Amino acid sequence: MRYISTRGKAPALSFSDVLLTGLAEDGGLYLPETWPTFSQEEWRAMRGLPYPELAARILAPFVGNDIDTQTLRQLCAKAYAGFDHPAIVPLTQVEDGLFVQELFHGPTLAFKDMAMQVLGQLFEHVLTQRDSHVTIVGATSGDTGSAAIEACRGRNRLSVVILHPKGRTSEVQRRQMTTVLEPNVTNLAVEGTFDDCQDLVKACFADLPFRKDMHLSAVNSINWARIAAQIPYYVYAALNFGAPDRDVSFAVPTGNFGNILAAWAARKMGLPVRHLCIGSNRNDILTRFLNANDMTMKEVVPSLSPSMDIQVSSNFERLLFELLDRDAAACARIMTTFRQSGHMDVPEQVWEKARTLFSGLALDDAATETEIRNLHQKSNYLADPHSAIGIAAGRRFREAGVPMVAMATAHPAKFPDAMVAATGIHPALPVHLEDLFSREERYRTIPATADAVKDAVRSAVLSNAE
Ligand SMILES: Cc1ncc(COP(=O)(O)O)c(C=O)c1O
Ligand SMILES: N[C@@H](CCOP(=O)(O)O)C(=O)O
Repeated sequence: MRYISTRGKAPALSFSDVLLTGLAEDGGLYLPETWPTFSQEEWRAMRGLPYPELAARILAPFVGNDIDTQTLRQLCAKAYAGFDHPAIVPLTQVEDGLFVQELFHGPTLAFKDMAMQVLGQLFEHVLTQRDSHVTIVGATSGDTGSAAIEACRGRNRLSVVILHPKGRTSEVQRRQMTTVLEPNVTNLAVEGTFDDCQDLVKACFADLPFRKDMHLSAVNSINWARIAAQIPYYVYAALNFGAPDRDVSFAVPTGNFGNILAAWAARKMGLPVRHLCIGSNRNDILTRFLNANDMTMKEVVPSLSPSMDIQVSSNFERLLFELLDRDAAACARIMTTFRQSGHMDVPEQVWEKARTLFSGLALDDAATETEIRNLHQKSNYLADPHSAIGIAAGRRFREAGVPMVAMATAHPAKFPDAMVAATGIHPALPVHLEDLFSREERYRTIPATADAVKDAVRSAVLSNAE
């Protein structure tokens, strides 16, 4: 399998090279040159497979010849061995026709573990094969950071530098990152927003000599491997509801557009996905786009769902490229103008195409709190603020006869203040995180400048090499 850039000016790469490269050299995002598909018979044959086995089947065509099937199966088995639920992604019914798939049973209690644990295994495997080392530079609004750190900690072929927006994550989220003291881990608190952090990461990648010197790689969903590893749980849910012989819809709390893009990718592979529903918080650029073709950046407002406090949804570029029928020049033009003007001029026919499949619902903090409370009172289900937004979107757009599966993306214990305010319940952290608040923290605060990040990356790489 070869991968091409959404901006058309970077070399096509293999899966392993895309894994190690992250962002394409022309600033674009990698996508498969052609979409692999499964036949009806092949989907049916996957019903009932244990999750790790299913994940290996779905990933196999994306990985191509780079990793043999048996090794891929072993890597997936290792990736999910530490999850605390035998089903890995259990499904629960909360209302008539409305289901929740929990994606937070991994080590850091967020859906990021679903892909990041696989990436940790893939990096280790490919870097060992090549006898090589990479420096991961990542941005987080709260969850990617700890999941990446957890997947990479103590691996001597990886240095990991994570940028988080200072004071804009929950305290549990921050501590999950900053209390990991392994020498290959560096945490930077950036004086800015998540969008600033993401831009700084992209600026590091845009500096080609720096990128080469530091052997930069990415763990954000700009890295295709992240999206690929998020596809299997949509397949798992759909097969459980009778796919390919029955349609299913998904509702996803959305920020960087990675998770819902994986659902869309599953559909491209032939899974009968009827509808994709986006849940946003007050940072509602995607919902404004779907409702009124208004993709205009506004100031990022802190919310009860901090991991979705995002205005520049990186992965939208991948959808745009596809809806432009893979016209890379047009995609590059639209993206460049968006970054210059703060407004994305999406052609009317592209917007119309997007609206046939996607719908969006935005909830402010008060509505999020009400949703958490109602879910708890009426369905006895405790949803964190992100998941609650997804569930509300699912309820809004569910259709009779088509199961609507909302993705629960984080454990409620990651957001105790919001949970107490909505329900009076303070959800307990699992045993392995019980002492989180007494652990030593280590991080540095830096201004939101590319120079400050590059200096920090250089010193992280140097000290890791010592
Ligand atoms: C708990 C949680 N929910 C939802 C999201 C949004 O996911 P995405 O950025 O893939 O749209 C995130 C961040 O990625 C998150 O951490
Ligand atoms: N919500 C994310 C932001 C980064 O998104 P990613 O999927 O591109 O890694 C977070 O919690 O860090």
